[in-house]
Amino acid sequence: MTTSQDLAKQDAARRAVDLVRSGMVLGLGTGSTAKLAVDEIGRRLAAGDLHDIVGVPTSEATERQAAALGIPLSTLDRHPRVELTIDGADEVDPHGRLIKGGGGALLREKIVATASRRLAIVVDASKLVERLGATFPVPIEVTPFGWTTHLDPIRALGGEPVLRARDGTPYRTDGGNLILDVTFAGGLADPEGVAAAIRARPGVVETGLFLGFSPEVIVGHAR
Ligand SMILES: O=C(CO)[C@H](O)[C@H](O)COP(=O)(O)O
Repeated sequence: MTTSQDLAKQDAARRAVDLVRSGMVLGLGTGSTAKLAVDEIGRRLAAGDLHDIVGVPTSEATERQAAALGIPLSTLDRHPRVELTIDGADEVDPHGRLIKGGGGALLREKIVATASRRLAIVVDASKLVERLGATFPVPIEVTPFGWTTHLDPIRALGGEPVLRARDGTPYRTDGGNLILDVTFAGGLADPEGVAAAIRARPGVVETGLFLGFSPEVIVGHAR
């Protein structure tokens, strides 16, 4: 059954793909909404409405999807400058700050977003929050070595970390790392301060706090 949330995600994905022009180097995001955008790019390529697109995927899952759709793929090594990236988010605040990483791809997503001239974030209205962390834990990617050393310092910052697991075993990112999902009761009063304190710890690879990107946020609606 197609829900109104599915329709809203589809609407956001289509409107983001309207920003794509032939010849662009495109960052391809990860997650269910970004997946709809990748499907739409594939459709427009097949229909001949777009041509000469090169996609830089942000995860192995997106790479498989795009390859199956016949979207020509590249890497940041070959195309270090990305014109436009289309990606989803778990939360968006009124300042365009994001939580990402619900799908575990936060590291590659942040690298590709940083290499991008424009970042289009595709969401439905349920992702819009007044304060980051209000509804979604902050994912933190950490090396397996020494991961427990982060737990008490994160608690001292007001967070409650939980090791992400899938089917009873620790979840591994595409880079082979672990993810701590950190709940901040009431959300984050100072996302920049918390991000800086966590990032400063050896063994922390990246956080899902995407701050300072000034994304174009496309909120889909069920029509
Ligand atoms: O950051 C992500 C993956 O790492 C996703 O973009 C985020 O989790 C949103 O996913 P969805 O569109 O399925 O809600």
